[in-house]
Amino acid sequence: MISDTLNPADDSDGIRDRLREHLLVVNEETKNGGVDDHVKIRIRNLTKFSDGKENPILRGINVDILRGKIVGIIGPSGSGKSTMLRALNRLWEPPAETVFLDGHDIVDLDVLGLRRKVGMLFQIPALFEGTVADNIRYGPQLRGKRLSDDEVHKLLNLADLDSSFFSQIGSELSVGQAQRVALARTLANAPEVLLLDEPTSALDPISTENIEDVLMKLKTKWGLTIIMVSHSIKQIQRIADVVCLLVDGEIVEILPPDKLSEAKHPMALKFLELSS
Ligand SMILES: Nc1ncnc2c1ncn2[C@@H]1O[C@H](COP(=O)(O)OP(=O)(O)OP(=O)(O)O)[C@@H](O)[C@H]1O
Repeated sequence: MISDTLNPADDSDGIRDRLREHLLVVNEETKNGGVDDHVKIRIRNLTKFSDGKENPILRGINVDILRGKIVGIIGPSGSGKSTMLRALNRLWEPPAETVFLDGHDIVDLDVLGLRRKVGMLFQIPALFEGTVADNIRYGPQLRGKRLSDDEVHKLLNLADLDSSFFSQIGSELSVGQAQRVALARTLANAPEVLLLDEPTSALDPISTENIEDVLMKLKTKWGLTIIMVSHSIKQIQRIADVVCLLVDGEIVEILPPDKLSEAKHPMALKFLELSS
């Protein structure tokens, strides 16, 4: 759970470092979005109301996403996981002073620049018309840069696709292959953060494992910060450094993946019990 009392000067028992390993320290200095080198994305009191609904979709989300970690987001259907994720690259406009990237309020940033830094993959990849190479070149081309063949091959390789995919037509690929092309296309923008909304739920176990391996590589080799919504608790346990559990628009638990059994919130417990 969120600790709002930790004082960085008083860390004699090392608890701050331990918490840092797993994410999330909210302390007095940074409560209102101050800068902290370890924090890539800071979310403060993020609330979303929706027309025609009595209860807000998100209710005061507070969390720090640490640089270079994989954060898993789990929770019952309709708990607000996708809505939370979509705020982070402004697919909806969060209120000012609620989401910060490297200490900058994201609503003050150029939205296209933000989306280049904070890439996103969805459940079903949507490739553009044309070849795989055309798809991968798309983002840099918008900024006037044409990737060389060699650069495209490197991105294919990074996404675990062999060279033969270069000239294939995007619409002729399997969903698993298309998802890896979508990943390569996102990586072509040199993102710092990846938002993943159930990226493997339409894939078979082998394609799922391929994507998971690539994500682990991106974390360790590129230092990417990855936030992943998944309905598979096993998947989250395989790859996440920390797990946030959402219930009714609130983060009710933040735990290391091997400590989910220590959840205390009754709805979280029920959800975990039914999901295992
Ligand atoms: N633009 C919107 N307008 C109105 N209601 C919305 C909007 N977007 C989402 N909702 C509602 O907000 C709630 C949370 O939706 P969201 O998709 O974020 O949940 P989720 O946890 O990702 O669900 P799932 O696991 O089923 O994908 C749902 O009740 C949904 O119907």
